[in-house]
Parts: sequence; C-alpha cells; structure tokens
Amino acid sequence: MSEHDRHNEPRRNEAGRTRNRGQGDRPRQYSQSAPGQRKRAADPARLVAFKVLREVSAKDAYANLVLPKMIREHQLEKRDAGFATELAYGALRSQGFYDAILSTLVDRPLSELDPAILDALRLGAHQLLAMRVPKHAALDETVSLARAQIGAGPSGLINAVLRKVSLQEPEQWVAQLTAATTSESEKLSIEHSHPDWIVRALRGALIAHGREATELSALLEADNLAPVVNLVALPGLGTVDAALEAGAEPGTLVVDSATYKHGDVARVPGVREGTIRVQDAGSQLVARALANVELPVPGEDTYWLDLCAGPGGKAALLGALAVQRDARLTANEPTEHRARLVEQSMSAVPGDFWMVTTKDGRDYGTEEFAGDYDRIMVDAPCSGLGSLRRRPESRWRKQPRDIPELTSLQGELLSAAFSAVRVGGVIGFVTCSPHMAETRLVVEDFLKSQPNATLLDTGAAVNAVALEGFPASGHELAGGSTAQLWPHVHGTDAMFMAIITKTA
Ligand SMILES: C[S@@+](CC[C@H](N)C(=O)[O-])C[C@H]1O[C@@H](n2cnc3c(N)ncnc32)[C@H](O)[C@@H]1O
Repeated sequence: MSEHDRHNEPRRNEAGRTRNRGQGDRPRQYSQSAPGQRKRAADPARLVAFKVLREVSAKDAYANLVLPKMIREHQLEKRDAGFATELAYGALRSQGFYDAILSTLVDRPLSELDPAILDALRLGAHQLLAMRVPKHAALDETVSLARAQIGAGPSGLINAVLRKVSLQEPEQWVAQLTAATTSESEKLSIEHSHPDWIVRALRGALIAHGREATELSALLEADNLAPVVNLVALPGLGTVDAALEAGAEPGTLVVDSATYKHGDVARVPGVREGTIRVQDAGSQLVARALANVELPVPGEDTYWLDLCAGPGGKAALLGALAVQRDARLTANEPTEHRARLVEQSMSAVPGDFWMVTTKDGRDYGTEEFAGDYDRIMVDAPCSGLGSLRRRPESRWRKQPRDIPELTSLQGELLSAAFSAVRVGGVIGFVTCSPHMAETRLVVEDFLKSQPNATLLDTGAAVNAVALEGFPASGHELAGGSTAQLWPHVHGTDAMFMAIITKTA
C-alpha cells in the first residue's frame, strides 16, 4: 500500500459516501450546470473517472467493464455518466500524449510518481486540453478531488503542474513535443496518442490492404472517437422497427441493423429479450457474408461451426440465420465463463438449432471431425488492433511481442478448420485487426502450405451482404480477394475476412 493509500483510505470512503446521490426517498435533482460548475460535494462524475483510472492502472482492469459498474454504484444520472465516460475514456486513450506533456513539467520520471497522482494529472490534462470544461473548473475540481482522494501534499504539485499544462493549446503542445523529431510515425504517435509501434503497424496494414499511407492520420483519429452503438435484429426473431420507434436510426451498412445514440440501450425493445443485440456493423457483415456466400460445391449445407465463439456475438447472428436455413450451429469456446456468455447471447435462438462446446479449437482438426462441416467461422484470437476505439486502455497494454504467439495460433486454428470443413464448404477466417501479420500473412502462409485451399472473392461476398453505397472492400490476393474494413472508411471496427474453400 502506498503512503497515500495508507492515510487516505478512510477519506476516500467518506468522500464516496457523502457524494452519493439518489439515497432515501428524496426525488432526484437534475442539475442545469456542467459538473465543473457545481458545488464540489455534488461532483461524483470526476470521482468515478478517477476510480476507473485507478482500477485500470493498479489492477489491470478493463475500463469498459469497470466504468458501468462504478456508474451504477455511484448512481450517476445520465449527464454525469456521460461526463465520467468522456473523462475516463478520453484520459485513457490520450494517455500517451498527456504523459509526454507531463514529462516536460515534472522534475522526475513519471514512473517515479505515485500512480494515483499521475492518474489525477491525466484527468486534469484531459479536461484542460480536450473537454469544454472552463479552465478554473478543471483545475479546482481536479485539485480538490486529489486532495480528498490522495492527500493535501500532492494536491499542491497537481495544481502547479496543471497550471502549466493549461498555458498551451493542444496544437502548441504537439508542436513543442514533436519539434525535435524527424520521424513521421513518432510525430503521429504523439499527435494521435498511439504507441509508435502501432502507428507503424497500421501504416503497414493500410498499404498491405491496398489503401494509401496518407490515410493514416484519419485512421488514428477514428481510433480516438467513441463508436456509435450498432444494433442487429436477429433475423426471424427480432425486428428493428421497435428500435426505430425507440429513437434508433436505420443502419446504413447492413440489413436489419440500427444505430442508437440515446444512452441506456437496455431500454430498446428487444434488447432485454436478446432478439436485438448490440453488435458492430463490421461483425454483422462478416457473419452474414459467411452464411450467405454460395458454396463452391453445392450440396449439403446443414452443419455450421463457430470455432472461436466467445462471447457469442457472431454466434447469435449465425444461429438465427441457421434457423432460417434449417442448419445446425456448433458454437465452440474453450474458456468456460466465455462459453456461458455464448449460451446467454444465443438465448433467443431456438435451442434445437445450436449447441455450445468447450474444446480447444485445434481439436476440431482431428480425424474425428474431418470433413464434418459445411461452413466454419474462425474468428481467431488476435491483437484487437482493429477495435482500439472500444477499449481505451488497450493500445498501451499491447506489445509487439504479443503478435507472433497469436499468429501461430491463428494459423493452427485455420488448419484445424480446414480439416473439419467438407470439400466445397467454406471457412471465414476473421480477425479484429488489420495487422499484416494477423491477416494477409496468415492467409498467404496457409495457402502456400495447403494446395487444396483456395481463396474466394471475399470482397464480393462482403459487398453482397452490405447495403447499397457501401464502400467496396475487396483486395486482390492469390486469385481471390480478402476484405478489410476500416473505422475511418466504413465506420466499423477494422475487421479482416478471408473466405477459403477446400477443393479436394
Ligand atoms: C475474437 S474472440 C471471438 C469473438 C466472437 N466470435 C464474437 O463475435 O463474439 C476469440 C475467442 O477465441 C477464444 N479462443 C482462445 N483460444 C482459443 C482456441 N485455442 N480455440 C478456440 N478458441 C479460442 C477466446 O477465448 C475468444 O473468446
């Protein structure tokens, strides 16, 4: 326990208690002013954001899991919940940029600062540089939060440093921090707050998938925007009509989808019942493309396998499509608790049409399953560089050294699927990453090692299930094509897909 934790634990409890609202039978008060303009005691939003940052840095927690829990615990009203989300997510995403600024203002390496102080500084910097919070409010509120949560001593340092942060606009900070470097990737890394290796990997990915390196800034910018909530109505089970009546807007990329911008999505009719589900439009497209693509050797189309199904987003959509086609889906997920999530996500799909298994996906490569399946989804574990928008802290946690292990597993899962698919059946190899090593190279290596494997025209298969006006996504490779979606082009996660068939 740090020095600050030791003497501040009781204060934090007290602050949390007195700042709670919604207690007793008092009617809820809705404030007309921004959190920064209210009385200090009535500002639980910053406290929630601070606690989220603490959980993320001290316990390796995932912000997207901790934040909703904290919002519930502190009974934040909608406006405060929005403020806390923007503050916590923004401070986490832009951590690299803020740390670069703070390093110039603190007289020791940031790693030697108490982590709680560093988190408070990041929150203050985000309010000052990226939110429309008045300067004095950003400073005063952050300092008083720090005083209550960390102690009076550090609040002096926090005040002094944040005052200096506030002296320049973000563009001026970027100019100052990048003045000494000639490396383009390093500049972009600071300006868009991505680790340098990810900037370089994304640049390589754009080129590998047939796009222009000049799009890199737009891609990095898109990674820093909160994604809109996308909904899918499970075919035959739900309809988007009720969601549209509840304020959702029709999706523009894929059929039976909608976007929702009005807060608590659980209020949308069908969401609690599981017939309408939250799912990125890119995920919807790849699942539909696999189900829809014509089998190169027609015949049986009854047994479908989702080899890496947890937590079950694509499995739910594939399961609903399987019902319409009188097919049967096996959704496999080796991690027990994620396999339970798959069951939950499929709860609206009639049970006769699907089952969940908990094998290592590579076990489907054994003789026991050889040639058993007509369509197989391999949504392989990957770096997740395609969904940085969703997990604000993830870019700082990932390391280049994580990639080789993932690519080996991806290749092994693809080989197992190839053994389990029948001749003339199809495999959809998918990653939520555009990284060349996790996309093109896995597919190229596999095709080289497997003369009986052929890449189909995946771009055409994705375009076939997309709504009119969808920007074309195919990129030619080995006589077929792969599809790569992009946040800055399609507004989806950067989902990759290659549809492969077995010719003999
Ligand atoms: C990218 S996620 C799949 C997302 C899922 N298809 C969806 O749409 O919700 C990859 C999944 O593969 C699982 N996984 C990890 N190792 C695996 C293995 N050896 N065999 C099969 N699945 C594995 C992970 O637990 C994770 O749930």
